[in-house]
Amino acid sequence: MKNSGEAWPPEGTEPVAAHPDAPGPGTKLGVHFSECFGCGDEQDGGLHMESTVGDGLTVKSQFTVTEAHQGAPGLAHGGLLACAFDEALGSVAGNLLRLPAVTGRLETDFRRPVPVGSTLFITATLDGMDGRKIYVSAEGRLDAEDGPVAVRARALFVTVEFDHFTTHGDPNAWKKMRDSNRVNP
Ligand SMILES: CCCCCCCCCCCCCCCC(=O)SCCNC(=O)CCNC(=O)[C@H](O)C(C)(C)COP(=O)(O)OP(=O)(O)OC[C@H]1O[C@@H](n2cnc3c(N)ncnc32)[C@H](O)[C@@H]1OP(=O)(O)O
Repeated sequence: MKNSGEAWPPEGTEPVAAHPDAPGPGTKLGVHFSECFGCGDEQDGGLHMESTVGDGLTVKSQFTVTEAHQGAPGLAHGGLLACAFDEALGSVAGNLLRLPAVTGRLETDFRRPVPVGSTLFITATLDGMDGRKIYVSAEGRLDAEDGPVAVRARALFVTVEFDHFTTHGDPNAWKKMRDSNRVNP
């Protein structure tokens, strides 16, 4: 990525392989939590993103911009685009490594306006790990897999124990996620 002078992934990052139980290329990924703002199907105002495992260490996601996602009239809000990339990047990390992880750092470069009605075709790639640190990057193209690049992003996810979610979030997090999980339906 050319969005900053820093090497990416940073020195010390090791290549990784997908977990043996990770879904294979072509697998349509379901909803990991029905109330998730990124992918949840019980989140009316959410992004309703859909993702499929791609070749290599990638996940392909689509986000269609509606009027609910506007910043300026007729254009997607940048913060919601960042959210879409957080989801796509989290999906490639979580699904391919089968590890619970949270976003530690997220960088976005907005290269073209994204109009209401357009669909972003996002390809997220697992770039490697360094201890608990997972490095991922993504680009989003307008309206087609080979459309012009509108947004690039890269992120650091950090693996956590599952009690991160029950301690800091809903004590019933595990049950809620298990009950609403439709990953790999
Ligand atoms: C199970 C099967 C799954 C199945 C399939 C699931 C699919 C799943 C799809 C999910 C899709 C949703 C995607 C949305 C995901 C979110 O939106 S998560 C919500 C937003 N993020 C948060 O709330 C995180 C809040 N932050 C924290 O809780 C804590 O800061 C963290 C990130 C856990 C780290 O804290 P910590 O555990 O005390 O660890 P700490 O030693 O501080 O950091 C660990 C390492 O990371 C580095 N680090 C941490 N933060 C940073 C930073 N900002 N910059 C640089 N380095 C950093 C540290 O320097 C340290 O490096 P080393 O010393 O090891 O070299």
